[in-house]
Amino acid sequence: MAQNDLTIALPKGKLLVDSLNLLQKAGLRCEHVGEDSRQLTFDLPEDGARIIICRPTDIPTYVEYGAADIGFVGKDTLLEQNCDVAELLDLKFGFCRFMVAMPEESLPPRLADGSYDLSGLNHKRVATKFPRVAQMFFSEKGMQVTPIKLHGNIELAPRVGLAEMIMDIVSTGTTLRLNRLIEVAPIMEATTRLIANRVSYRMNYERIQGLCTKIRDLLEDLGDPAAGGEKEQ
Ligand SMILES: Nc1ncnc2c1ncn2[C@@H]1O[C@H](COP(=O)(O)OP(=O)(O)OP(=O)(O)O)[C@@H](O)[C@H]1O
Ligand SMILES: O=P(O)(O)OC[C@H]1O[C@H](OP(=O)(O)OP(=O)(O)O)[C@H](O)[C@@H]1O
Repeated sequence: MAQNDLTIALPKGKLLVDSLNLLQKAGLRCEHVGEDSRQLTFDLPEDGARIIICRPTDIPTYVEYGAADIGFVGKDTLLEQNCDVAELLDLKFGFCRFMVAMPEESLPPRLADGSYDLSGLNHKRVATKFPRVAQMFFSEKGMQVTPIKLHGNIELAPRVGLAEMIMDIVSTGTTLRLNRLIEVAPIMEATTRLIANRVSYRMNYERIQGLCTKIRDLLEDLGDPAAGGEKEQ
């Protein structure tokens, strides 16, 4: 691998195929990447690049420390990890929403405007993969909750008495429905973002911004204009 080759961190799992498709459309010869799920690094010598495959939650860490120059990551993970990276583009795929949900048999009362009254949930336990985002959401409402950090199958927690509610991402709503949970508070939407190591972005500006521009043009062609350049998180 040459010294100024670009290292690109991609998340294994749900976002991998769309991330690879976008890179391929942007001209990278990465057809073979991800074929063997145990292989974690892929050199693309003709493109002066290397792709590394990471756990989705680890992407911001690889990028912050400069082990990768750029990375693809969900905004949900980016907010929770709170790493010092530059957010360059909203890639508009991997759409999901943060929300709070509770068992259908123990819903809070409704307010006059139809929304749920969350005030009775003060000091209750919230099971989540996103304790930081959960605390931010409730503290903005002047409330305190006890986050219980889990790593998956969050919807199970209120069903077995581990927590009164969950704070999680929802996409189709199928998992909530199957576990008889009802959304009581929407929080915010999240899509996949292109992020960069701050030093790499400065040192390798033309290369990274060139790729960014190509991807932004592709997204515009697909009818989804996304703003280029660094954004505040
Ligand atoms: N049901 C979903 N629909 C759409 N996008 C989703 C959905 N679930 C997760 N995502 C998006 O995909 C990203 C990766 O999710 P994925 O399920 O592949 O990994 P993960 O299990 O959350 O990660 P890790 O293994 O590091 O805990 C999430 O951070 C989110 O941005
Ligand atoms: O609204 P839906 O389309 O049903 O998707 C929502 C589910 O997807 C995510 O879980 P994931 O599949 O990543 O599994 P996990 O519980 O192991 O994190 C999320 O945590 C929900 O459980």
